[in-house]
Amino acid sequence: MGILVAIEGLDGAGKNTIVQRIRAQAADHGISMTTLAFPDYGNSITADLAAEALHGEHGDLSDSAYAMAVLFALDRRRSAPALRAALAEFELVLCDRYVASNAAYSAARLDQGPDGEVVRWIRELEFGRFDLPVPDHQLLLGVPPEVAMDRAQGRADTDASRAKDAYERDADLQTRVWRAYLDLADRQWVSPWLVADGDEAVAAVLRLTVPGASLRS
Ligand SMILES: Nc1ncnc2c1ncn2[C@@H]1O[C@H](COP(=O)(O)OP(=O)(O)O)[C@@H](O)[C@H]1O
Ligand SMILES: Cc1cn([C@H]2C[C@H](O)[C@@H](COP(=O)(O)OP(=O)(O)O)O2)c(=O)[nH]c1=O
Repeated sequence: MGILVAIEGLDGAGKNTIVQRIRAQAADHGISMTTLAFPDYGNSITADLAAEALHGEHGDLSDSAYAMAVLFALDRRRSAPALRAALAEFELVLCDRYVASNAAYSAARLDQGPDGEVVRWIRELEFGRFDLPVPDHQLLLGVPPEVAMDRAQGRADTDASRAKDAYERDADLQTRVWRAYLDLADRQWVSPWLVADGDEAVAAVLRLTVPGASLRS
């Protein structure tokens, strides 16, 4: 049984970039690994609907934090069999965003804390009713909103397909999401968290699989 590590962070924090770096280092260390990413655009209709809603489609759908959270949760539920198969096959399974994304963004939208109603509801829906695998570890990329928003802007400027969505355009929301993530990490919500960035983040994830592993250049 492999270990499941969720990579969390703000839009533009560098989640995708760090996942690629971990993948390269894992190969060097002989660690077998695979990655999943949520939302699973292009494969999951609920993920696509959520993205479209955040780009202004589907009427008032995106006005509801709960409706958006249900779409993201159903996206993960669809992938649960693939996730279990990956855990049976690989030593390390990384998820680029997982259930804590729903907790952090929903709490931020509704101005609730980590012990609030919506975080409890997401935990019960996704880990309870949907029976999604609980992550062994959760890594919060320690990149604050100013830096993440700058990177998201840079990406939007150079890649027309990465135009910013409603969450990415909302600087106040990003700041509240950051607070929500720090609170979840502080509470060790659902499983152990670490907060790190760059080489430290890559090395920390490798060490979860191979104790004492160090980065190779
Ligand atoms: N450590 C870093 N320093 C500078 N730029 C970075 C770093 N990590 C990622 N980026 C850039 O920031 C942008 C967002 O990174 P990405 O990995 O796509 O973030 P996310 O998956 O968290 O949205 C990309 O343009 C990427 O090249
Ligand atoms: C996976 C997930 C994402 N989100 C939010 C975070 C992001 O702002 C937004 C889109 O996800 P994101 O991974 O940032 O996709 P993109 O490639 O479009 O940047 O959805 C949730 O609110 N709950 C979730 O469960």
